[in-house]
Amino acid sequence: MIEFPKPKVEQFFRTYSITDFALSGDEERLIFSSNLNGKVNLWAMDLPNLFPYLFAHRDESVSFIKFDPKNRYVLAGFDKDGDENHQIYALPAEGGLPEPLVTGNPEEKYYYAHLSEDGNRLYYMTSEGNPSFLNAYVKNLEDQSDTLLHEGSESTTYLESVSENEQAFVYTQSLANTYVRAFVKHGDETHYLTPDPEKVHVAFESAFVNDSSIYFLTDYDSDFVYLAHFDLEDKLFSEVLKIENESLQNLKWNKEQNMLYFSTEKGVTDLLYRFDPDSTKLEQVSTPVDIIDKIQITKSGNLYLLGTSATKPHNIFQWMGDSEWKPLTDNRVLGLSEEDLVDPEEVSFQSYDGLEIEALLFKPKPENDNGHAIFWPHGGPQHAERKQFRSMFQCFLNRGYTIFAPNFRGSTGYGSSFVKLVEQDWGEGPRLDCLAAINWLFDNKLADPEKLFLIGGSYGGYMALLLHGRHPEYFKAVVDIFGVSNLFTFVESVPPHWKPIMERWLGDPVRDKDRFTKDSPVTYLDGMEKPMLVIQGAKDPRVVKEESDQIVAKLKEKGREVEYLVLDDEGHGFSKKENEIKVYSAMLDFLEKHQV
Ligand SMILES: CC(=O)N[C@@H](C)C(=O)N[C@@H](C)C(=O)O
Repeated sequence: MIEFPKPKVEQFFRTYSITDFALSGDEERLIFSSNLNGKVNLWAMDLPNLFPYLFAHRDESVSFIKFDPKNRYVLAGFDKDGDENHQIYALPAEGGLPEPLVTGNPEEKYYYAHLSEDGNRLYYMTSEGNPSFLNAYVKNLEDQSDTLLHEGSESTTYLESVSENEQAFVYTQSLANTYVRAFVKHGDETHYLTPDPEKVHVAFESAFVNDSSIYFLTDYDSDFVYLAHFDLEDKLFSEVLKIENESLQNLKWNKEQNMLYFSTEKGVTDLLYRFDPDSTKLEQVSTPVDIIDKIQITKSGNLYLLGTSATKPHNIFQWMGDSEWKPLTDNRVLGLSEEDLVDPEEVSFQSYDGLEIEALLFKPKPENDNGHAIFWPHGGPQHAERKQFRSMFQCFLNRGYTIFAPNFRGSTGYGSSFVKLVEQDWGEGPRLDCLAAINWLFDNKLADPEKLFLIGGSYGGYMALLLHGRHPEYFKAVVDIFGVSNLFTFVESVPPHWKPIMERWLGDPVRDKDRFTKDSPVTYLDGMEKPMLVIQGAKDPRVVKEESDQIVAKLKEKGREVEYLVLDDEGHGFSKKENEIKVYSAMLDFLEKHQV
């Protein structure tokens, strides 16, 4: 019979992403954002028909999708080449070309916050006039007038939820990723949702169940995020539901069923629950994926979910009660089944100070194993490597590389005190966790000390640079994807709305000069003796191009072997298929070249 070759690299990259979705109120139309035609656009399906058609064409990343409750229009947010300056556009009900609705200076941001029940008033936040703290406005869509609702102060302020009568508003103020306080404004009155706003905690994802009753998520006086309640009439805060060692997220209220839905983050996976606040009955809902990105509950009580697993690319599923989850999309890896892909093992090891660290270990199939391993510190740093699909990982695995991804201190999913361990300590504790991880790999014969590569993106790129500079003996070659190279320049160049969190997150460049010097990769240029590939999006607003430019220039001055790949139309990630293919192919070639 006809013989076919082994899967080619191209097949792994011909997997498309689905980044967001929304269902119309009547559940007749599903719109989702995807790079199905190579760049991100909006696609739609008129259910139960599952063949997608192009709904809106803009070729740019999408920040939100929202249906008018009366199906007269659709709203969506787009940025430009990954610059994260999201602006709000409107589309006719039948789709077409997005028309600017809340846009202005291309350097400004306009974030969607809420749409009134009648679809006539749009609430949004903007950096215009208040770049660090943001202002909240309401736009009357009938006469297009804008009214200022709230001027952000003290720290970055987001409008989170609006009561049904549009008289009460919940805002969050971010002082750090681990310090977000929420307050409700009602007329002239303002009340924090938690008892002591000066205590470090997070409070977010609020939902009004009536005009004075607010459910929200918080870790106030707790290591994990739980469900809490604030009563606007008697100004009372109460704890409602805690789940041991799980942090709640994605809170949604379904008025018709009187039911709260949420997912929880537990280490490297997510779980889904529904909770009846009256009977306090909690029910776990099994899901077809390990990672839940978004849920939407419709008036009829049907549940829609966007999610992924290590061997399943992003797909959208429908759950109509007791029956099975029905996949609405069939996003796959070209010509490969789940069995051809690798599910990671969850392992743990003790770090230098006894702290338990969880990690994902991806082993290539024995017939593919090339004896080399890749060490992958994740980005964030207050994020985690979880069981999500990464075409890059599956491609490396198919080429025979083992991949090890530790959730070093500072990672999410293990409680708030673990997340805080990276604050004002970017380069010591997490770096020593990475070293402990590498030694554990060697001790357990999971990697060969002569055959280890180092790859990381963003904070992971920073860690790759730092490990390279300080411990070059461990690695054959290093790939840095938009990594921070110099903490002094990074702290000055982050987007204005990040400025309020920099002190707690990273520290102060004057007060902490010695630590910034010690923890900046540029301090260790002498050590960076192994071949390097540096990849950078020119429009990256988070880790700006100057971070990569300076390390590349300094290494070149020293005559080191550095390849530099700049993507002119990308930001902090690769949203365009051809760019993704270019980047991952360059990485594969680089690794192959340095195997010997
Ligand atoms: C403010 C914050 O935590 N931002 C992160 C999501 C982020 O983008 N961090 C960069 C540095 C990264 O590592 O991805």
